[in-house]
Amino acid sequence: TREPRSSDSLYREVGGAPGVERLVERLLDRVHENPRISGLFANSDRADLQRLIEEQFCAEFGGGCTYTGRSMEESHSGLGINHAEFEVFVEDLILAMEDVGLATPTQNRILRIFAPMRDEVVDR
Ligand code: HEM
Repeated sequence: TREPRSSDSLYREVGGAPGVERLVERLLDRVHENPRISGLFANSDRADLQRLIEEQFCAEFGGGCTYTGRSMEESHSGLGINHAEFEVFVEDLILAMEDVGLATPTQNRILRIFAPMRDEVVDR
């Protein structure tokens, strides 16, 4: 668990709560439609995932939310996600950030937050 960010500038760049909601919606649309990783989501509840990822993004972007989900290691360890699948997920995140019109510097700030979580998410 990480300290909440002290500045809310990234949260504002993303458009606050409605911006985070749209971003997560596009991300989940894209991963569910992507045959390279959609199978991994077959047994997950989309509404739960939307709520938990929104909460995590809000917390990470400095929006002041508290993430109440499981750790990245705990929630992904049973899934057997490999490096290639992680990269595909990141590509879908980038496409989702494009979809909602985030500027490149904002996208890069977000990627720098999530890239270090790779080792917690990847199993093999
Ligand atoms: C840094 C990258 C990632 C972040 C920030 C992230 C975030 C999250 C969060 C917040 C949850 C909910 C945790 C909980 O259930 O308590 C979750 C669950 C899940 N994630 Fe990720 N995730 C990442 C990478 C991936 C990748 C690469 C995949 C597959 C390609 C993936 C597939 C899933 C699935 C299927 C679940 C649901 C597990 C379940 O229902 O038990 N995630 N993720």
